[in-house]
Amino acid sequence: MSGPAKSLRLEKVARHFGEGETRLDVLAGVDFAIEAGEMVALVAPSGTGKSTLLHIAGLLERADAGEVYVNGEACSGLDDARRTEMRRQSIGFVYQFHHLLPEFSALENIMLPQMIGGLQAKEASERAKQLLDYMRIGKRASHRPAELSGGEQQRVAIARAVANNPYVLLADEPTGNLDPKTSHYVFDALTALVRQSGVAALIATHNHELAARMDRVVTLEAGHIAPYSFD
Ligand SMILES: Nc1ncnc2c1ncn2[C@@H]1O[C@H](COP(=O)(O)OP(=O)(O)OP(=O)(O)O)[C@@H](O)[C@H]1O
Repeated sequence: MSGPAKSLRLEKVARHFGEGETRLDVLAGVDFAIEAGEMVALVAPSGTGKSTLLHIAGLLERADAGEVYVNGEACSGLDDARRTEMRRQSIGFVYQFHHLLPEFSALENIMLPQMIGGLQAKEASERAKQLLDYMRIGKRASHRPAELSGGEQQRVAIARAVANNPYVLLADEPTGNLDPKTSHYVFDALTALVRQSGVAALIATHNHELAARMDRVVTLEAGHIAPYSFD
């Protein structure tokens, strides 16, 4: 079965930890899809399986059962090498802490994944510059992460995540480490990029205000995706 362009789809995805009395069914048959250009917030209490879901959707871990479709391609049957390739080409990640490489400039941090993907330095540099301008930090291109503010670091991390034009963007508390004002600024930049690139974005957050600004808000309940209620 194939999905629409630039989409993420999970079908009956299951994952458990432990056996017998200690068995924990963290994901118990998750059916869920995100379309191109759609931003979905995942708001759920600690320990309900957000990271497990993001790791499986991002092909970092395998599910026990079910299927993950990235841009319509079924990924469960792929070998590890192909999954790594898919991950590099088709999936972008943003974490709570930026994870930028400290010894490289902002520009180089965004160039690197593109060059690993086979692009020449000139093209990678042009795309990195465009993204930095788009994120309104073009003037910080030659600065290393330690010379940037938290909000600037996170904008570089977002630019890096979309540098390879991924189909899917997965973010785990992307603004969790920022003050409210910076958080809104970074979120605005993230939203603009999602809309512009048409990536399917799943963003785990505890921030209700930001969640409410996304297209849809879902939660995890007993191992299933359910609509989230703010009450
Ligand atoms: N490798 C593992 N072995 C055993 N149990 C695990 C493992 N990974 C996760 N778990 C358990 O699965 C449950 C879900 O974990 P997960 O990290 O996905 O939750 P989370 O919603 O992301 O939590 P948080 O918001 O605190 O990061 C937790 O009860 C956790 O202890």
